[in-house]
Parts: sequence; structure tokens; C-alpha cells
Amino acid sequence: MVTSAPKRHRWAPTSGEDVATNAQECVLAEESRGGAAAGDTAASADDTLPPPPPKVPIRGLYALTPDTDDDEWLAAAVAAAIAGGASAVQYRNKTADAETRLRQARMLVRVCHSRGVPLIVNDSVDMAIASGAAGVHLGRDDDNPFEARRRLGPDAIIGVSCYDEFERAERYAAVADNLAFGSLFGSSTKPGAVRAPLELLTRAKARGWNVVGIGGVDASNARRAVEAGADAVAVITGVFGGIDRLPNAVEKSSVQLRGIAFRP
Ligand SMILES: Cc1ncc(COP(=O)(O)OP(=O)(O)O)c(N)n1
Ligand SMILES: Cc1ncsc1CCOP(=O)(O)O
Ligand SMILES: [Mg+2]
Repeated sequence: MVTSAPKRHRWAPTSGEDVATNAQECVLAEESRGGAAAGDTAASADDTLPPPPPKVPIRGLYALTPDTDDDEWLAAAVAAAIAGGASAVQYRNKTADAETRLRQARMLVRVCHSRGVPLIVNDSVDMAIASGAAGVHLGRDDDNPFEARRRLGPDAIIGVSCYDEFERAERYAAVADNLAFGSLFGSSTKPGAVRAPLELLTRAKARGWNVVGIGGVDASNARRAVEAGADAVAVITGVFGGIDRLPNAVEKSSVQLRGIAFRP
């Protein structure tokens, strides 16, 4: 019987640096079997998507994806972030076309929900519904949060960006599951983003809201966000780095950030 060699990715470790994580090995192994489970990166014959886990407040590390058209890397990197302790994942891709975004969102629903972690879709309620996501994150240029709640129902996770505006949080607190403030620090992903003082996190926490801090968060400053009141830190670069960061490095940065950000 002829068997084909396992597929290697350009970012996969070569001999001598064979330090693959469980997550990476899992995705590669699934692909080499032609499987369509957690690491599915291709259109699947079985269109059933795993349902979201039961809704709980987001705490600790909330990993947001960087823009990439490399599905295989994305699936492995997100699996690694979860292996490292990310408690929620947001699919955010500001440059891909709609077809790519739907394909990647559905792929990440499989990766995340099969691991008991909710996949939140950025910007679009339509995309959240079409992909079977656990919820949506909405900013000032996106769908209205009240309309989103009406369409998605009580079980969906709805996050709302509040930037540096406490009044915006007050407006949406009743309909949102979490309220995000930022940019807390300088962000290479969004260098022009308005800066939000850490004190806003303290005021929001005092109101009993589920509070997320975003923007330039990494292992050097995450503690400041958490001590100010953040229940979770939302992180792109601090987790995924450049999009060629190996999954085992993604897992390590997640372990570190989760250790700082998660308060039992
Ligand atoms: C958790 C979280 N917080 C804030 C944002 C930013 O949302 P928005 O202002 O709509 O900007 P874009 O991400 O769409 O560029 C977020 N996505 N997630
Ligand atoms: C989406 C967003 N909103 C404010 S800053 C930011 C980018 C966060 O990315 P990073 O963690 O790389 O600074
Ligand atoms: Mg948005």
C-alpha cells in the first residue's frame, strides 16, 4: 500500500528545531489523515459546525487574529493560542474579501468550539450568523448592538468598543456582554487608535460590567490593565506576533499572558 508523506507547511519546524506543540501536531496530523476535525482548513463534506460552548463572561486572555490569507497557519496558531490558555478568540481580518472571511470564520468555529472556546466574529452580525460563531464584536462603524441582540438572541456574546468614552459604555451596558476600552498602550496594529486611560477600566469595573482592555497589550504591561480593572485583555500582536510566528511561540506567549491576566 502506498501512503503519502505527512504534509509539511512552510512554517512547520524542520529537523533540528522539532519542537512542535500539541496544537501544531494535532493540526498536521489531522490534515495528513485527510481529517476534517478541529484543524479543518478546507471545505468539508460534513457541513455541521460544532455549537458554541455555554456563554460565560470573558476573562483572562482574549486572542484576536491578525490579518492573514494563510488558513493553515491561522488554524494552527489559533489552536496554539487556546492550548496556551486563551479563553476566547475573535476572528478579525480587515483586509480579506468576504468569501475568505466566511471560510476562515467557519474554520475557526471548528477549531475553537471543538475545544470549548467561543469564537467571536468582528464587525458583522451577518458573518457571525453565517459562520455559526458564538457572538460578535461591534465598534462605532459596525452594526448597532441593540439590533444585533435582537437578531442573535440572549445566548450570543456581544462585545462593544467604547474607546475612551465612558458614556458609550453606559449606553450599551444593558445589551452588551462585554465592554472594551482602548487603545490602552501604543498599538502597532492600530497606530492611530485613540488612547484610553487605564482609569476608565477602574470606573467600568466599579459598575459591575465585564471589562476588556485592548491595544498594545503584551507581557510587559498586561498587569497594569488587570490591576486597573480589566477582566480580560484583548491581544493581537502580543499573542500572534508577525504572522510567521511559529505556533509553539504563539502558545508560549499565550501561556505568559494568560498567567498575568487570568484572575480565578
Ligand atoms: C475586544 C475588542 N475591542 C475592541 C475592538 C475594536 O473594534 P472597532 O473599534 O470596531 O475596530 P476594528 O477592530 O473593527 O478595527 C475589537 N475588535 N475587539
Ligand atoms: C482593534 C484595536 N482597537 C484598538 S487597538 C486595536 C488593535 C489591537 O492589536 P494589538 O494587540 O496588536 O495592539
Ligand atoms: Mg469594528
